[in-house]
Amino acid sequence: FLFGPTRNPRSHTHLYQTHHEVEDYREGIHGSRNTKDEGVTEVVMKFGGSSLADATRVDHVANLIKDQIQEGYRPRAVVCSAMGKTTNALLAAGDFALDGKVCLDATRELHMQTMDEFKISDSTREEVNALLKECENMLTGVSLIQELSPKSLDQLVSYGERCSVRIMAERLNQIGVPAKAFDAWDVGIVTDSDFGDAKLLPESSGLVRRAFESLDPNVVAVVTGFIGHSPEAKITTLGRGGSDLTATQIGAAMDLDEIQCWKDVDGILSTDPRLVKAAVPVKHVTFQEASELSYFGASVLHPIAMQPAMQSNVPVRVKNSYNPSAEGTIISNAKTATNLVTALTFKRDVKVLDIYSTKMLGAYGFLARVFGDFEKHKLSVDVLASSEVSVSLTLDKKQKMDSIRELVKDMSPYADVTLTERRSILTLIADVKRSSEVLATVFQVFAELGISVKMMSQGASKVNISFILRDDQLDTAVQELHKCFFEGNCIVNTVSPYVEMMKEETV
Ligand SMILES: Nc1ncnc2c1ncn2[C@@H]1O[C@H](COP(=O)(O)OP(=O)(O)O)[C@@H](O)[C@H]1O
Ligand SMILES: N[C@@H](CC(=O)OP(=O)(O)O)C(=O)O
Repeated sequence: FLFGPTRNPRSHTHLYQTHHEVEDYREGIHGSRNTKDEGVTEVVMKFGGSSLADATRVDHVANLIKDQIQEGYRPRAVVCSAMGKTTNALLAAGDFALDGKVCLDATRELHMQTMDEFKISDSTREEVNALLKECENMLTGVSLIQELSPKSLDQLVSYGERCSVRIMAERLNQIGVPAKAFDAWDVGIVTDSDFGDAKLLPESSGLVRRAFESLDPNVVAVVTGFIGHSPEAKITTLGRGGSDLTATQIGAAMDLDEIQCWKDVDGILSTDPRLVKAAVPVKHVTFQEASELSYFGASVLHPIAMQPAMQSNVPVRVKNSYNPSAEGTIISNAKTATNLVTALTFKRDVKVLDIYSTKMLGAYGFLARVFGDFEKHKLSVDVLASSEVSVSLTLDKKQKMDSIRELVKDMSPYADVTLTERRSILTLIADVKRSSEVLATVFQVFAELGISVKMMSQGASKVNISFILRDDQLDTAVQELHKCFFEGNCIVNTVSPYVEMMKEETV
């Protein structure tokens, strides 16, 4: 009973439910993969702040890593985010410093308590103390010069991850797992200089590979997520939630067998569990579906994180560190889902711009001018629908209002523009080949609820259908559609085969 590259059957009993699935997985994903060491599954494991809330959780994660090793996995890297809500606390400390108050108490206390609990060695304690002291000095500097640039902000938040990896590496060593802490730049993570939202440079892949070649594969490299170095060796961050991207970059660069992102939920769920308690885990999604889910609002994964994994075809598994025996979600190139809808996602508080051409421009001349102006103001669009003489599009809350005003001014010689606020994007991740079935249900539900759709769009990716609604109607729309597509309890009579199937199963 041999499973893939791992010879320990126990290791996969909770990962794959059936033999058939194992075969799919091997054929679809591992078929052409070179296994580096017969009998070992090489992985990168990523743990977010939700998995590292306090000493108890750090200890739990360290033991989970040890268990995984005993089950036949070899974690070449463990990528850690900052503990708990440390990144938010550091951002708040930065704001306080601008108001003249320097306070790092909550962050210091969390790390001190954790180190006390583990009776951390003097050398690690000194290292973490030195980092926290440096952070505090920085806050004093901010309070004095009353300035906190995006560059300084990235350095400020970096202390969270730099502290957490040192504590995690020591805890692993204490429980008998050889480990060493690394700052991301020491294992080749280099980015551009777009502070706050830096992009990985293509040379990162080669640098990561080379860095790991010189490391002992039996010593776990505990690496800071989220942060990197710009070409001038300044600290950058990859955007909120960026540790997922660090993990996929490492896994892809080293062509590992699997990238594991450990969270506080049983995988990618059918929708945000904070809005729908009945949200259920989705067993499998494609890279493209996972990317669209994140772009359109699901905070479970960083929007760009799928790119390295997709390019290298390394599967990503989303698992629950609070419930490791749950199967989780596998993200790969292989499409196996049969549900009409894979998941529902949403983005609140978006603006809609309706742009009508006032000049006799051909469609291409009009669109070229519109997009030229968006580029000029660095405004990024989410959803778009157009005709020969008009285009409607959405801008999320990250887009700056000043830039939007300037854009509207620049367009005034050739277009009338209306701006509507307080709208939401509701996106269905679904196979658009079956869009008639999906749309039939959606529009019946919306008609029943009195919800009017301001705009809709079917993405070129062929996996998403988006609707623009009023903000105040979003929650009900998501809850009712979830009932139809996942709970077999729709407020309208639908022709959905999925609902029919659910009914039959209940009988
Ligand atoms: N479709 C979804 N599936 C799973 N989780 C989701 C989804 N949409 C939103 N979430 C939220 O994402 C959270 C996990 O992401 P995050 O807090 O960033 O994890 P971590 O810090 O461990 O990386 C969950 O606790 C859940 O509330
Ligand atoms: N600590 C960073 C990076 C990160 O990825 O965090 P998490 O994995 O907890 O979402 C943040 O809070 O954005």
